[in-house]
Amino acid sequence: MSSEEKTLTARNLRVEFGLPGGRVARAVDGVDLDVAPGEIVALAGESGCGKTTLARTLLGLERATGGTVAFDGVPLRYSTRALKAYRRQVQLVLQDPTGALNPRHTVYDAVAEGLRIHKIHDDEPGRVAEALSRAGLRPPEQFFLAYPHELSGGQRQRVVIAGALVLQPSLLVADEPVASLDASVRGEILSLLLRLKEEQGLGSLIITHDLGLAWSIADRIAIMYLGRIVEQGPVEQVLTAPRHPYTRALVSVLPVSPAVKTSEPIVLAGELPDASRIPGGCRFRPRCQEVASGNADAVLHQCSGEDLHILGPEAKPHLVACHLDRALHGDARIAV
Ligand SMILES: Nc1ncnc2c1ncn2[C@@H]1O[C@H](COP(=O)(O)OP(=O)(O)OP(=O)(O)O)[C@@H](O)[C@H]1O
Repeated sequence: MSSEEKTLTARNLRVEFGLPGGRVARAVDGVDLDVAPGEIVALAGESGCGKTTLARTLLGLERATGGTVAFDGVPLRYSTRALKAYRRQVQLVLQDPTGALNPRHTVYDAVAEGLRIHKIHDDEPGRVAEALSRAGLRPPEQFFLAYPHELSGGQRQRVVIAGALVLQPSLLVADEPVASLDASVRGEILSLLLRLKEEQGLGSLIITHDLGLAWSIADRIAIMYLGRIVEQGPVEQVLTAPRHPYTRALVSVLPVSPAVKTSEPIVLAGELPDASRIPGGCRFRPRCQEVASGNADAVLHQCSGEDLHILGPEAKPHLVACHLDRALHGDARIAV
């Protein structure tokens, strides 16, 4: 299989929103990302950093202002027909299963909806049963006539996942897939996503602000800050030896940190700036603990004057967009 086959790719992706008064919010501001079949990539970062806008753009729900989204090597086209065909391959799983399910539709109808939209009429009951079964609702026929309110939160999320699986997609894009669930069922849904990957080669992009979740499920992680990915690589590498000051701060406040604790929790100064007021130079500089402590003095002129470079999409290396890190390590890439 070539590296492009069934891979979702973003290259120099940009999404801007016009705001009143002529200002422009640069919600996604130069992102390269790949999600290949059979891998789980976590996209993490604090609220407002652009995760949802990036995911919506990857699904064709939002139009890119610049750059490209491609699947299987083919750039995304936005005609209704092209998008419909694309969404058979790349399916969205939303955060809140209660909102995603129509309370008046049975489980059978909820799962069959995708088949009907795509005019797949052969063996509808068999396909619905198989999707429910793959999503862990067994025996599937027992769930056919149930309504969402008769199910637990975890079962409802499984119905939503079955609704995605029924079209036999290559990839799922899941926006905070367990955020609305009780802690007790989160693990079950994450295990389901892992099983779908391991047994059926289904890839996923999982959007989360929860690094613990990323740790337990993802192969790779991309850390996003103010519209751009600032660090990415194998999840174990990034979370046990974070190199970008922003990632180090996020990891330092995890209740159970995968990293060897070498410092006190790092509290970042200030709030995430508005996407319409992205600071010049390194966009993280105003909050950077290395700048504040004077550790970055030798590269401060770069931090103040040079934008972060866009990290490449390579799957293997651990990549970091930080002038100080580059000065210390010589390159953004560390082979792993
Ligand atoms: N339709 C829009 N119009 C104007 N600005 C927008 C729009 N959508 C998003 N933004 C801005 O783009 C930035 C990124 O928003 P986005 O929702 O993608 O972040 P997020 O990381 O997904 O946050 P959350 O985790 O809270 O959903 C924010 O500054 C937001 O205000």
